[in-house]
Amino acid sequence: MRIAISQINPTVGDLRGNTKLILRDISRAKDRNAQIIIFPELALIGYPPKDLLLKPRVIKQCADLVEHIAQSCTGITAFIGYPIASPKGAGHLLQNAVAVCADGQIQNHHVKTLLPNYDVFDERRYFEPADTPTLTTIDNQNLGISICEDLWNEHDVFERPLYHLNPVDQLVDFGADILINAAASPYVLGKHEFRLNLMRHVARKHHKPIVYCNQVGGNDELVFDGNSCVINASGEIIAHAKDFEEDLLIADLPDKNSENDRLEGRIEQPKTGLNSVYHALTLGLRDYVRKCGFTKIVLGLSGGIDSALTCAIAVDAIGKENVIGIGMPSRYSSDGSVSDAEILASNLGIDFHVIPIEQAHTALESMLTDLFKDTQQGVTEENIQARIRGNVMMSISNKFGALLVTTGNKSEMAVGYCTLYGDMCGGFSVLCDVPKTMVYDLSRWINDSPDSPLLKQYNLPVIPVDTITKPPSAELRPDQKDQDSLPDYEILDEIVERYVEKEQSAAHIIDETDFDKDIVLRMVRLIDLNEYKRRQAAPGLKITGRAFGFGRRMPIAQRYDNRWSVGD
Ligand SMILES: Nc1ncnc2c1ncn2[C@@H]1O[C@H](COP(=O)(O)OP(=O)(O)OC[C@H]2O[C@@H]([n+]3cccc(C(=O)O)c3)[C@H](O)[C@@H]2O)[C@@H](O)[C@H]1O
Ligand SMILES: Nc1ncnc2c1ncn2[C@@H]1O[C@H](COP(=O)(O)OP(=O)(O)OP(=O)(O)O)[C@@H](O)[C@H]1O
Ligand SMILES: NC(=O)CC[C@H](N)C(=O)O
Repeated sequence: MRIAISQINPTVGDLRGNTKLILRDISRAKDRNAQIIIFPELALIGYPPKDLLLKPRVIKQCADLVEHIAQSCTGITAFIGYPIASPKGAGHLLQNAVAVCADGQIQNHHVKTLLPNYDVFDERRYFEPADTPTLTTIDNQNLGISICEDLWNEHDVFERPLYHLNPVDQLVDFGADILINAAASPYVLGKHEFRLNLMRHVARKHHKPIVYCNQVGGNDELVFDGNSCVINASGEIIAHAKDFEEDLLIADLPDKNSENDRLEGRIEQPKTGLNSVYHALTLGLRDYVRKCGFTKIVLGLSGGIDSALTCAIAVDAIGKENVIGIGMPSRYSSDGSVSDAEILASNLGIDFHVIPIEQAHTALESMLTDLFKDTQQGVTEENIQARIRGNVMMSISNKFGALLVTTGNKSEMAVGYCTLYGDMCGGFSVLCDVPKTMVYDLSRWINDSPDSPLLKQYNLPVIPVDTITKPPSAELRPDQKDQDSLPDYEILDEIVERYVEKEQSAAHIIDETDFDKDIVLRMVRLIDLNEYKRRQAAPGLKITGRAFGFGRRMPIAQRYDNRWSVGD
């Protein structure tokens, strides 16, 4: 059986645009004589559609469009993901379905059984589960259709399986010859390796091939990596699509009675490690800019590493001619601040302007002199500079219609080492889920790795060496260094990983590491306290298992006492 896997990049809510992508690939698959074509989960509306699903007309519009698409399904069967009204008639609930379209019409539907409701997933807000998964028979082959999470309940693979049901086991019990999974599985560092192991395990367990079709592209905070593939009944990869771009993968699966289990397909190598993080960030930023209708990005270049890395990614994402860098030295800026920013801008070939902030700084200080006369100088005065820069940057964004990209990383967003309405100004954040230690690793990778697209394009290390080697500093007072206020980033990042990503308690972290107890307690306290800043921060890309944002919903006004279990 010849199968086409359509790894499209839908825009959430763009029903007409997504219909065009679906029709385009049906036509291409027909040209390649495919008998069936699979699309990702909820392909028609794009994943995750969130509360667009609650709009009264959306479900009817989706239904009409799938009927329209079905008219093109002659000589091919298409499996198209979209939301349907629940036939159970319970309240307003919907179902997450796949339509089987053949002979010019919708033949039947398959419905998702396991609805993820953890981390960034919120499917029980909208959907009712299927009672049982179902088969479709084509050319005497039973196709067992599952939808994304339906595949993710293998008791031998997960430490803590979440559900009692296993829809894939059920499909095999019902007589499935081929397992098909329509997915929208967002990128997390290392996740595709895990996915492949999961699928290979399931294929071997049942001795059935698996066809996996994943969405690709960035939608707000989430980046879908694609990486669609076909695994044969022995658990070998026999076809693998590209990652981080659209693809139409064609694979021939053996007839169920055939001895030959090694059939064709193109096999692309998935990117791993820093290479995959870099591509996730680039695609995520490019799609955010494109899908929101921007063409240009503006950002402040301080000569530091966060703005340098963000700028390099922006150039790869949308092209050097569309990125504007602004240097805004103050009386405390080091010489390197402007010169390192200049070198970066010239290496990348972007527009760079210098707007010193001294005049505004002096003016604001004198405006506040009377009111502040009996007070101590401190953070308030430091933050004024960051806020002037925020103002300048928003003015440039307004004037030229360029998206202001913020540069804060996960470590500083964790502990609130950033100024509200200052350097936090901006519409989208590239690094908010990238710990500072990984900011360094990615910058070195961009400069040195043979896989680095920017090294290939420019044939030189684009990020100035000085930017990577100088100690990090906010430069808001003379000789300020990040490490005056924070522990070394190796320590901070491990605390953040344990406390935020792994949900370890302060006591657990203190027990398992040799970190100073007071530092651990101070950092977890700062992480809790600074929820208010993160709630007002720009949205940004998720690359770890637990990002700040809608996958980690913490109260702001709360008094959970981390010292309690530590015994203080
Ligand atoms: N629970 C709550 N809900 C809502 N708002 C709350 C709040 N708690 C405080 N606030 C407000 O937040 C204000 C304090 O926050 P904010 O004004 O940001 O100021 P703050 O956090 O006190 O200071 C910013 C810190 O970040 C450092 N920084 C700034 C800029 C860049 C970098 C860098 O290296 O990248 C580092 C800077 O050196 C300083 O240590 C308070 O004045 C109060 O108005
Ligand atoms: N002198 C400056 N000129 C232009 N932009 C600046 C300047 N100082 C700060 N910014 C902007 O504010 C952001 C936060 O700056 P800051 O230097 O305080 O922190 P940082 O975390 O060390 O970042 P970076 O590593 O980019 O310097 C910078 O990334 C930059 O976008
Ligand atoms: N859309 C989904 O069901 C996604 C859930 C799944 N476990 C994943 O991330 O791959």
